[in-house]
Amino acid sequence: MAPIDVKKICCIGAGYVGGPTCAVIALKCPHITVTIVDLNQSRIDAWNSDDFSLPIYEPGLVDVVKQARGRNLFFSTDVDKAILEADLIFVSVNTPTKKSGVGAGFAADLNYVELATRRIAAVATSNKIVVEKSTVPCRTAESMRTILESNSHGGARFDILSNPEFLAEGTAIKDLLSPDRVLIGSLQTGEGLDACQALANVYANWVPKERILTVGLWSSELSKLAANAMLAQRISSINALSAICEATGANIDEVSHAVGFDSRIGPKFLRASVGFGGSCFQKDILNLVYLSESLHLPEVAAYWRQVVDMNEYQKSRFSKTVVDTLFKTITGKHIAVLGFAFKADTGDTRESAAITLIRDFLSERAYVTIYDPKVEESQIWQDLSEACPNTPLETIKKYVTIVHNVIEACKDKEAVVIATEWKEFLEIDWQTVYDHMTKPAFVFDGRLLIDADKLRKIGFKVKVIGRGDSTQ
Ligand SMILES: NC(=O)C1=CN([C@@H]2O[C@H](COP(=O)(O)OP(=O)(O)OC[C@H]3O[C@@H](n4cnc5c(N)ncnc54)[C@H](O)[C@@H]3O)[C@@H](O)[C@H]2O)C=CC1
Ligand SMILES: O=C(O)[C@H]1O[C@H](OP(=O)(O)OP(=O)(O)OC[C@H]2O[C@@H](n3ccc(=O)[nH]c3=O)[C@H](O)[C@@H]2O)[C@H](O)[C@@H](O)[C@@H]1O
Repeated sequence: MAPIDVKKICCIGAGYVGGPTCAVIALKCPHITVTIVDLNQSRIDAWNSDDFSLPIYEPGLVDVVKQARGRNLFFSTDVDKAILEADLIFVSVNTPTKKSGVGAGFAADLNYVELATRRIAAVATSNKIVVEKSTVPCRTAESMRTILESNSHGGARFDILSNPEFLAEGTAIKDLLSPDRVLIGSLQTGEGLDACQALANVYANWVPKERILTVGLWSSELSKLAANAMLAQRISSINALSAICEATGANIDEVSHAVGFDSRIGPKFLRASVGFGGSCFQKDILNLVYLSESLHLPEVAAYWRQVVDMNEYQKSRFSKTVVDTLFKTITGKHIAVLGFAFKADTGDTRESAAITLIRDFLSERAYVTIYDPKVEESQIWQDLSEACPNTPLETIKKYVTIVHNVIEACKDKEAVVIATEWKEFLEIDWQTVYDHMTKPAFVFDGRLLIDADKLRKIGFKVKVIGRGDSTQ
């Protein structure tokens, strides 16, 4: 049998991954009809909105959707119809960390993957290639196959592929248009390899063939967890070194530069920070920890666990620096927090370090004023409510103010904390900020963004992560 020629694609899950990924497939493959479906009506309405106020912010995404929507790209809540018509179905639903039951706090919650898989089994009447796009534990494809085969009807055959996504938020469109690699895992059977080739042919419309890697199913699933674990490990390593820099007077920028110059190490992903955030690093490492423990490999589990522990340490170390520097108390003091998203160029706040910092400041009964260029106010209130479960929102609102620009955020504050590396923070008029702050005026840079010497000359007391300089 030859690989099928994919003509219709359905993507279940119109989130940060399903939306941009399948929009780019539609853009690059005008001969394929791509329908992205979701149960969430308001999300689909936003994808279909006349003014392109899409549910997620990604540079370049609106242009892609403008070109393809209505041509061969469609967004819908009619999940069954899209499944029925498709030759190939991406499962791109959320896989959060389990909150209760076996593996709570570590294992991935596969409920959404299972429900989507059961829906495919219930609806499909013809052969389908089912592609795991969500990040899942190793051997999830086996469970999907069992569900599909036990519930199939009308003689439909299912081939399961793993095709994990490596895009980063903020650069999703760039990453999708020019990926380092596309990874496709399949069973090494005739049918499995044909299905793999069918998907490879879709990507080959714009991705050079040598960047399309084909491997076994389990290797593909594990490679995704491994890539995220190793990326996060680099950040925890550099953040661990930033603590040594602060204690010794070494400069983390210089250390990163010197270390990264070694071609075996490389310069990327060595930027010290207030801690990594985002929906995936912590979740995927905890998933790997759980997998290792389930496989009776406690030393392996402990090794990866430490990457998350170091990240928690980095956040609490930063909060403590703020308290200690502000004369060991921030009770009743006013602090501006610049940035709430987990990184620049996204409105996503999942696991953002800013949330932990603000929670810590509120526990000391400080007043916090937040400015972020992209995060919605409602999202900030929701995140702070979840972070402080024992504090009613009305109480949180007495201590927290959300404003719309940097100057307003910093006015009459004792301290400014930089939590996200938004480009516009590079352009801040620090003299004006200083003139309007309570003195002594402190700046705490958790993102290596500011010119500390320049700010000190203005009169600020400055603390930068990974720099040993005093506040003088
Ligand atoms: N956010 C990111 O940058 C990346 C995420 N991933 C992985 O991709 C997967 C998806 O992540 P996101 O897109 O960020 O999640 P998300 O939460 O933004 O989107 C998931 C969507 O799936 C929908 N959904 C859930 N169950 C459904 C069902 N049965 N039928 C129809 N729709 C359903 C939800 O309503 C939601 O809109 C996760 O496994 C994540 O680990 C992988 C690479 C990057
Ligand atoms: O599986 C996923 O969800 C994705 O997770 C990350 O992407 P993302 O979380 O969107 O963004 P990153 O650029 O990796 O940043 C993650 C966090 O690390 C922080 N970071 C990053 C790099 C660095 O040098 N230092 C640092 O503190 C960022 O500020 C951010 O809080 C990976 O980079 C993607 O390859 C992967 O597909």
